[in-house]
Amino acid sequence: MLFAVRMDVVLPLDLDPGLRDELLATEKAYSQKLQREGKWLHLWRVVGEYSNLSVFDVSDNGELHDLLWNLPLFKYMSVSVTPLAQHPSALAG
Ligand SMILES: O=C(O)C[C@H]1C=CC(=O)O1
Repeated sequence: MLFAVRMDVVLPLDLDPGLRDELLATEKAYSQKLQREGKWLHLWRVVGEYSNLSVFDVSDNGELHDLLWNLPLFKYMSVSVTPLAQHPSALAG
């Protein structure tokens, strides 16, 4: 199942710089692991915002929920999820 996911990140201004660096490094490693596993298909920066648009390929809603819940930055994010289906006019599927 494919899902488009938008993540908007807001880090507290007073977040300890060491903790911030550690969080970002852990987030990067986690996201790259999921990309290597073929679960996180696309990861795009939204221009001018601390946000990304992503596409996930997972087995069901529960797997997506768990992947997102375990994002190291999850508590600093707003997440919106859009389930995707094949478009009948699409050349590639
Ligand atoms: O930077 C972001 O958009 C947040 C998050 C998503 C992947 C990652 O490495 O960080």
